[in-house]
Formats: sequence, structure tokens, C-alpha cells
Amino acid sequence: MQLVRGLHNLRPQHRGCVATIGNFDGVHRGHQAILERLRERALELGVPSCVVIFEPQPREFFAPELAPARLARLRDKLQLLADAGVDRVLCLAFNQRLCKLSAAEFVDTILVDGLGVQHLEVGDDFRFGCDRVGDFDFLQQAGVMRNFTVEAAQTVELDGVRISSTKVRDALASGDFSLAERLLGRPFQIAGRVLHGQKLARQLGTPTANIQLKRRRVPLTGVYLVSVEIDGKTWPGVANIGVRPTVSGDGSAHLEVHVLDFAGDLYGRRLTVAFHHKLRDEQRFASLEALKTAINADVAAARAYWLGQPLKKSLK
Ligand SMILES: Cc1cc2nc3c(=O)[nH]c(=O)nc-3n(C[C@H](O)[C@H](O)[C@H](O)COP(=O)(O)O)c2cc1C
Ligand SMILES: Nc1ncnc2c1ncn2[C@@H]1O[C@H](COP(=O)(O)OP(=O)(O)OP(=O)(O)O)[C@@H](O)[C@H]1O
Repeated sequence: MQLVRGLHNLRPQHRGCVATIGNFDGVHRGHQAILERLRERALELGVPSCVVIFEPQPREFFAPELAPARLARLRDKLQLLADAGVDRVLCLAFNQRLCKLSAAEFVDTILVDGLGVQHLEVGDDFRFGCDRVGDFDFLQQAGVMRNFTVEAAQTVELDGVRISSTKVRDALASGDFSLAERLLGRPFQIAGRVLHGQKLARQLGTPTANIQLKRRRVPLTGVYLVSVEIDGKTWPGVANIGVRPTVSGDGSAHLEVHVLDFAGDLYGRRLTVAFHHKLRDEQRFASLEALKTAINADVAAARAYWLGQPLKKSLK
């Protein structure tokens, strides 16, 4: 998959494609349906498929403090889009200039002059352009004049409710991982590189892999049953995601995983952690000894869970 960063990096050979536009945070089953349709249309027309995304996402630009935590970092979003068979991503900087573009200017500058779009696939609720004035009807009219077709993707629902990134965030916040998995079509995962920690965990008796989060906000906090893939094998584990109030720190969120019965060196490796069940909230303990007792109980609960239940299909 090719990544084009910014309109100025589009070249004449990029013109001619089928496209869709949106945040695609988490690439949930609603997104996957649009991407599937996009791939079909690309094959029919013999042109590449292109997904237009924004960085930052519009809500992060307008109200950074109020914007919800991302389900996936840009890097992981790009991987998910590549996995869905997308040929090209145009990543536009969402800034003052872009947010002031009228719907007509957006169509002319980005879709027609920039991408030479032949077909556009969007959700029926899709809105764009300054003050979100552009909608499906607007696009259809623009398409007649500028020679591209537009199709509204069918809404994908789960139990009668439209699937959205917001619904996935709500499921994670309430610890409903089976719902999150049904919305996403896969377990919720966080990937990152293993860094050196304060080396306290060894003293606590449970060595942990400290995974770099590289994000300002995370969509979940607490202690979880997780699984981690290492060299093609899936290992059960227990993870804490939070600010570690007992040992204090810089207030930033950390993800730490204790992989059950694993003894190898994980420093520097990139791990993907899949979340399956919430054990408890993160707590501030009065002493390291009390924290150690709690972590031992978490590990025991993880063992009981994985022993008592056959590994889910998605865990191999
Ligand atoms: C399963 C598990 C549960 C944890 N629960 C808490 C907790 O409730 N409160 C807390 O302050 N830290 C918690 N931690 C984080 C520990 O404080 C942290 O692992 C320890 O300080 C070691 O840090 P280090 O790897 O940087 O040395 C937990 C860690 C694990 C692995
Ligand atoms: N459940 C769904 N069914 C069909 N299309 C969808 C669905 N969810 C999103 N889309 C479409 O996918 C594209 C990208 O959506 P986008 O990520 O911007 O919104 P979203 O998933 O609804 O997220 P949020 O909850 O943050 O609004 C848009 O065209 C949108 O209309």
C-alpha cells in the first residue's frame, strides 16, 4: 500500500482512482464493509482504491482536550487499511486551511484536481467541508457535473445499532471485550515496542514488558487478561494499562504485560497485545508489598481463566 502525505505530494500518475473519506479509527466492521465495496469497484474500473484520512482527526484539531482517545495510532490504522486491501492512502493534514475549504472547494481541489476520482464510496451519514455542509446529495450533484459516480454504503449494524468507532470506545470503557470484538471483527489490540522500565517489576516477582504507547490518551485503563503473540505462538498474559499510582511517575499512561511462563528477552521487540477480559480497576496501594499481593492475585486469576476456558478461536 502506498502512503501519500499531503496534497502537494500527489503526482499526475496518482490521478484516476476510486476513493472513500473518513477517520477510519479502529477500522471496524462498518469501515471494513466500505473498504470491501471500494475494492470491488476498483477492480471493476481497473483503477487503484484510495482512502483519504486526516491527521490529526478533525475533532482532535477543533478540541484536542475533548477529542476521544484513538482506538489505533496512525501506524496501526495504516496497517489495518493495508490488510483490507487498500492500494493507496492520502493522509491530509487537518489544519486551518483544510477546515476552511467549502464543500465545493473540497471536491474540486482534492477529489477532482488532486485524485481524479472516478467513483466515491461513502457512508450515508458522511459529511464534509467547512461547517460540514457537504453531504451525500451534494456529492451526487457534484459527481454529475465533474464526472464521477457516488454510492452510499449500506449501514452495518450489530443488534440493530449502527457500528461506529464511538460504540467500540464505549464497549472498551465498560470492559465489554466480547462486544468490542464483535464490532471490530477481531479482538481489540494495542501494538508497541518494548522499552526498559524502572526494573521494579522483577522485585515484585512478575517481570513485565513495558510497551511504548506513544499516545496522549488511551481508550481503556485497568488490569486485563490479554494474549500476546511472540514468534508465531500465542501466550496468555495479564496487563496493566494506566498511570501506576502506587509507584507514581510522570502521569503518562503505560502498558505493562506479564506474559505467563515466558522467560525470554523482549526488549526492543514490537508486540501486539490483544485484550479479552477486565479483571479490575487500577488502584493506588499503600505499599509495594500490597501491590505485589494484588498482582499475584491477578496472575492467579489469569491462570484460572486460561485453564478453565479453552482458548478462543481468535487466539489459535
Ligand atoms: C497485572 C498488573 C497489575 C498492576 N496493577 C497495578 C495497580 O493496581 N496499581 C499500580 O499502581 N500499579 C499497578 N501495576 C504496575 C506496577 O506498578 C508496575 O508493574 C511496577 O511498578 C513495575 O514497573 P517497571 O516495569 O517500570 O519496573 C500493575 C502491573 C501488572 C503487571
Ligand atoms: N456502520 C457503518 N456502516 C456503514 N458505513 C459506515 C459505518 N460506520 C462508518 N461508516 C462510514 O465509513 C466512513 C468513515 O467513517 P468515520 O470513521 O469517519 O466514522 P465512524 O466510524 O462513524 O466514527 P465515529 O463514531 O467517530 O463517528 C464514512 O463514510 C462513514 O459514513
